[in-house]
Amino acid sequence: MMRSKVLSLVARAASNRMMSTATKLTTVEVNDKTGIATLTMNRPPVNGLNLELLQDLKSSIDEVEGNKSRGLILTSSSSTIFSAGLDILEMYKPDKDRIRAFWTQLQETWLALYGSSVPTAAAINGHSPAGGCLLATSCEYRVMVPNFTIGLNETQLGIVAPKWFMASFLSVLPQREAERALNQGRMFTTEEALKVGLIDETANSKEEAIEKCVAFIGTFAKVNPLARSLTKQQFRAADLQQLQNERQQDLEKFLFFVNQPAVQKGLGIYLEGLKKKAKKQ
Ligand SMILES: CCCCC/C=C\C/C=C\C=C\CC(=O)SCCNC(=O)CCNC(=O)[C@H](O)C(C)(C)COP(=O)(O)OP(=O)(O)OC[C@H]1O[C@@H](n2cnc3c(N)ncnc32)[C@H](O)[C@@H]1OP(=O)(O)O
Repeated sequence: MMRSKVLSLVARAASNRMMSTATKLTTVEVNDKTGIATLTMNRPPVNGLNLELLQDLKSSIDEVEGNKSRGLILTSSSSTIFSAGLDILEMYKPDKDRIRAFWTQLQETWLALYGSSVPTAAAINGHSPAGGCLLATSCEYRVMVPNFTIGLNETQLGIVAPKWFMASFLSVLPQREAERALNQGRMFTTEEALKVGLIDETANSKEEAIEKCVAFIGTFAKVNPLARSLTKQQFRAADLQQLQNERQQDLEKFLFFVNQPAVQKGLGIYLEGLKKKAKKQ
C-alpha cells in the first residue's frame, strides 16, 4: 500500500469513531469534526432488507439517536446498489413466525427512521427500488449518484404499497405525481428523479453525495435543535400516529395479502426472472 494511502487511512481512523462492529449488517461511523453519523448498509449482494438487516438498521438508528450525533446519513457499502428493497425471500413461501417478525421489524425501523429526532439524509449511491426508496424517502434530504434508478415499483410485482410507504413518498412528491408513479410502479432514473423532486441533488460519487448530505445537515447548525426536531415531529406526527394506531391491522393485512396464492405465484415468477437475469450477466 502506498505510504500516502496508509497515512490517509490513519488520519481518517483518528477523526472518525466507528461506533458499531463489523459483525453487524450495518456500521455507524461518527465524524469527530462534524459530529455527523454515517450509517452504512452492508448486506451483499444487494442490501436486501431481511429481518436481520432491518434489526441492525433499527439498532443503528437508536445508537445515533442516543450518541448525540448532529445528523444521520444513510448510505450503502455497495458501489451499485443502495438497497434492492425488501428481501423477496422473506415473503416467498414464508415461515409463519418469521414473516410476522419481519413485517413487525420493518414497521419499527420505519417508525424510527421517519420519526428520527436528528436531521437525516440519504446518500443514494446505487439503485433504490421499493423498500430502498422507502428508506430514502423517510430521510429529510436525498442526494443521488447518476445512472441509477429509484421508485416504488410494487405494482410491477403484483403487490400493493401500504399506506405508510405512500406517506413517505407523499412527504417528498406532490400527490398527483406520487399517485401516478405508484399506480405505474414507476422507476425514475437519477435525472428524472431530480426533475420531479424525488431527490434533491445529484453527485458524481458516493463521497460527493456524502459531502452534500453533510452540507444539508450543516444548514441546521444555527437552529435550536429542540425547536428543529419538534417542528419535524409535528410535520410527521399524523403519518407516524396512523401506523402506531394500526400496527396490528397493518400486519394482518400484509399477511393476508402476501399469502394469497396469486401473490405467491407472482413473487415466484418475479424471483425466477431476477435469477435468470443474474445468470445471464
Ligand atoms: C391494501 C393491502 C396492503 C397490504 C400490504 C401488502 C403487501 C406489501 C408488501 C410488500 C412490499 C414490498 C416492497 C419491496 O421492497 S419488494 C422488493 C422490490 N425490489 C425489487 O423489485 C428489486 C429487484 N432487484 C433488482 O431490480 C435488481 O436486483 C437490482 C437493480 C437491485 C440490482 O441489479 P444487479 O444486476 O446488480 O443484481 P441482480 O443480478 O439482479 O441480483 C443479484 C442477486 O440478488 C437477488 N435479488 C435482487 N433483488 C432482490 C430482492 N429484492 N430480494 C431478494 N433477492 C434479490 C437476485 O435474485 C440475485 O440473486 P442470485 O441469482 O445471485 O441468487
